[in-house]
Amino acid sequence: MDSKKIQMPREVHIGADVIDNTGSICKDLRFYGEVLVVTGPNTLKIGADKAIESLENEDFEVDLSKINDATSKTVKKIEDKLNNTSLIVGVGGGKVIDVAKMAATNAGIYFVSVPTAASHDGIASPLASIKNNKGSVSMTAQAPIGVIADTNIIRNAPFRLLSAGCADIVSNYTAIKDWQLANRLQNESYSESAAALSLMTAKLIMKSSKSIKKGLEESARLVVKSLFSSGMAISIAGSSRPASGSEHKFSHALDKIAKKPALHGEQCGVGTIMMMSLHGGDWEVIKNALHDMNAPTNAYELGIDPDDIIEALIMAHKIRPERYTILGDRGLSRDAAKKLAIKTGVI
Ligand SMILES: NC(=O)C1=CN([C@@H]2O[C@H](COP(=O)(O)OP(=O)(O)OC[C@H]3O[C@@H](n4cnc5c(N)ncnc54)[C@H](OP(=O)(O)O)[C@@H]3O)[C@@H](O)[C@H]2O)C=CC1
Ligand SMILES: O=C(CO)COP(=O)(O)O
Ligand SMILES: [Zn+2]
Repeated sequence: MDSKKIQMPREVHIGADVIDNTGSICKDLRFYGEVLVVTGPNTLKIGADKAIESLENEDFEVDLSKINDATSKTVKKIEDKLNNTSLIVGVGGGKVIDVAKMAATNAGIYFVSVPTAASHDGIASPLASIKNNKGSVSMTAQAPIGVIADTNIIRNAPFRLLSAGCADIVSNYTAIKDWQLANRLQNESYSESAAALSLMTAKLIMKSSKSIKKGLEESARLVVKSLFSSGMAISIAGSSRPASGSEHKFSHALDKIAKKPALHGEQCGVGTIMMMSLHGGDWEVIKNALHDMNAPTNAYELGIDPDDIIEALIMAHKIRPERYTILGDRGLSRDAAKKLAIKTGVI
């Protein structure tokens, strides 16, 4: 049997104000000297300033980079900034974390993940979703050596981000159905343990859908832990298969088509409703749970033109064609796409 590598974080810190311990956590992880903090325009004030203060209190020499997107060009820009840097600390949403993760991997140095929102399940995974001229590519990277999730910052983030994180986890349902299909039709390798962990996480978040509330530390903690375990399913599989299938292809297509795309998790949630219907599953249960989580369930709530939903459905199978899903090799016809979106109330 082929050998297998599973990479996971060494330390995970979840709790109120843990960001103030960033310096001591990095010191305990045996880092010293120069650190590059990567952040975004909003998350600089919300999180990065606190992480920098804590690092400087522990005598780290800190450089700062602000980024706006998760493109391969931005990853290269970060790599060019590295000098004697021993560690990259990514403080922000999914884009910041993916860029920091990928740049650290390419440079052969370590990376610490400091999510300021529970909006996606890449906070602890060994993959980075990077955009290039072909669209979004799921790239193999290293898992963060440490994760510092400050539940005080996360609970005060816009509630929309937390709902998006829940919807990103709900999408594991169709991702697993697609993976099982690819295993049956294409003999694609399939991990029972990764799939079980991914599904267990999705079930837990569905069960808690009514109790996830704005501003609550318990809610922030529950979603972070769920995103973490979904990320661990990705680690075990060594690919995003347990958490990304046809519903993610639909979201990646929307990112290319829509004038103003919604949040990643929000789009994946709406994609899950439609892909569950294609799989012949109970899409109404998915829709009701997303509604209870305050996540969008239709084009109007996503703020996306219904015509763009149809175009994204038609295009979705062309995104990462090597990843076989319910969309098959030929995808949906225009009529079928329209019928699906209307049937599920998405348009
Ligand atoms: N690697 C993986 O396995 C995975 C990767 N992803 C990727 O992650 C990305 C999606 O992540 P997502 O977080 O939704 O999107 P973004 O990283 O674009 O973040 C969305 C917005 O939220 C802001 N924000 C973050 N935290 C706070 C806060 N505490 N308060 C106020 N605003 C805040 C960001 O600010 P700012 O402008 O400062 O950045 C940004 O404007 C996609 O690119 C997706 O492909 C998703 C799932 C898994
Ligand atoms: O978003 C992800 C899992 O939630 C990662 O998936 P992709 O591989 O589709 O970028
Ligand atoms: Zn996702």
